Amino acid sequence: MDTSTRIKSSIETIHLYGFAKTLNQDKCSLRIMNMPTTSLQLVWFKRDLRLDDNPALHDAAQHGPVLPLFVVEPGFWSQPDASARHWQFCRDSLFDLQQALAEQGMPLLIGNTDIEPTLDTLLAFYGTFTLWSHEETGNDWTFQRDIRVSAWCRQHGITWQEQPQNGVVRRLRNRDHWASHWDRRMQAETLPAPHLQAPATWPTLPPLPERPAGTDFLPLRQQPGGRQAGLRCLDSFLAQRGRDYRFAMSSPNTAYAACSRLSPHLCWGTLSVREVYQRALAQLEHSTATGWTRSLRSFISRLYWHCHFMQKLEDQPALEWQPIHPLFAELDRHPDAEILARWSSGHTGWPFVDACMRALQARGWINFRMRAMLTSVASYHLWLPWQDSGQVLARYFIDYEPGIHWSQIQMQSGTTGINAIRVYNPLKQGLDLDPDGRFIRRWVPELADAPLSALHEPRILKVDGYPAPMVDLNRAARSAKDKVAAIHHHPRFHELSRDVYRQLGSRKRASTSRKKRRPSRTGTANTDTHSTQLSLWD
Ligand SMILES: Cc1cc2nc3c(=O)[nH]c(=O)nc-3n(C[C@H](O)[C@H](O)[C@H](O)COP(=O)(O)OP(=O)(O)OC[C@H]3O[C@@H](n4cnc5c(N)ncnc54)[C@H](O)[C@@H]3O)c2cc1C
Repeated sequence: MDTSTRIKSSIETIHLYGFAKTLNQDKCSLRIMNMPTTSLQLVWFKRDLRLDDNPALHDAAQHGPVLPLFVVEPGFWSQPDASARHWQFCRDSLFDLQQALAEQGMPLLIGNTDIEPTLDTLLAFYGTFTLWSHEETGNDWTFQRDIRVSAWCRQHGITWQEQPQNGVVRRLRNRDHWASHWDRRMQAETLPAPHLQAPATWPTLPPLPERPAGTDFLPLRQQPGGRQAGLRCLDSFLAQRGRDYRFAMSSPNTAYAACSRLSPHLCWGTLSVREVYQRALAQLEHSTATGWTRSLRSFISRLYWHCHFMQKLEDQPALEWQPIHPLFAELDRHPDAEILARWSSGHTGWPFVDACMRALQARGWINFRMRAMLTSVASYHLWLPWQDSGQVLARYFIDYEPGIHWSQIQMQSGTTGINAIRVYNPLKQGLDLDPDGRFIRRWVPELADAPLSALHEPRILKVDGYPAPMVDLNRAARSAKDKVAAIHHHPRFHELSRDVYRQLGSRKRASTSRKKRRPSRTGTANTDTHSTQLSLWD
């Protein structure tokens, strides 16, 4: 809904309730509370753990008393891609949301079973309600669950209102006009936290659990969750940390501070993409320092990518397990538990790879370039199935976002058919990004006293307790490239690639201006080196 329609609909709602538009908020709330015919608006929070700029909550509040609900679904949390670090972030965010709601005298109902029994309980209690949520682009589990919820709603005569919450467009025909949809959504006004009215009564449900039922998750303190933490993160990035973002994002020595670190907040919706975009754009419009301008432009294009990649999963849910380009199903990558275990525990014998993996394990985050390198090593040099390595990384990343994750994993594993093949040489990456070996020594303590030259040349590195390289890098890379190239020479390769591009390929870069831009003819005209990379990638 655009802003004018939203305002119109809220005025209609007020008229429907028989209020004069000039009534102040408190009187208005009082009238809503006393209206016996107003039915309950059940707001099911999923990946939108905030009150501000939350279209589902905002619109629900226009229709009557609101009951906020979050369900800690055991089935979801026992999926192989779920982990304690995701739960910790989610739990922090729920506490924060609970507090924000409490300030308005509102509860946050927590369900600890699957959603359908929770809905059954609420239906028995209230007789009827309208269900509100955002449109979720999640993994296959949430996709199937939403299909079931939709059937449940039909069976019980319940209306389920799902609202978009980012740039992802549901039931999109093709990608041709997607960028202008994105611009429109991002440039619409953000919505204030609504004034909420609780129902007269609600059922007692258990408090927020220590851990989801059926899991053995232990608390793992890493990046804190919650909207307040998200706002602090955004403020510090825009005030200071982001100045050198464009140049400092590539090395793990600098990226932890220079990248925004907003990804888990966008993933759990403690901040909306639109509010982050608008804050960055406002800063860009007032910024004259060249460093800042370039950094902010790069950052804004990544917010566009966020939705661009999620849109791929929205349009092709099977990409979580099936190669995007069907011919890559023929590659003979096979599972190997021992190789996977050495890669995922940081014992490959390539110091820079091991340092990145161990840093990721400890912190729950690593920068884009290193994610790409870790994936490239697993998929090319170690020839592991991308589904296996992708699942390990999904559990390690606090910011695991299925749409971005699986699209990126496939891209870095060469299975999309529309992106240039990039086989990272981890020794060169180490030399370029950690020339003095600081990062390696920090995260691979066995190598603290090893000579610098050996840190970047594992063939001459001999340290007790540290393994020799798992394979010969050059030979493994060559073999992998040959196998991928053979698929590229298949007679149907280009025809099938065109289909992939039509459905999933990017047409245009992100707008960094409030003015409407004409779509570029080539769709890739961007001077930002990282964005140029994206034009290859997507
Ligand atoms: C193999 C692989 C897996 C990845 N898995 C995830 C994932 O599960 N969740 C996730 O959020 N990102 C993922 N990324 C993308 C990217 O690495 C992270 O978004 C980024 O590192 C998050 O840090 P930040 O918030 O500081 O990002 P910033 O650089 O500050 O960017 C701001 C925001 O833009 C978005 N963004 C940035 N880079 C990308 C990108 N390349 N593609 C799509 N969106 C982007 C993110 O939402 C990010 O929070 C993956 C990348 C690779 C190569």
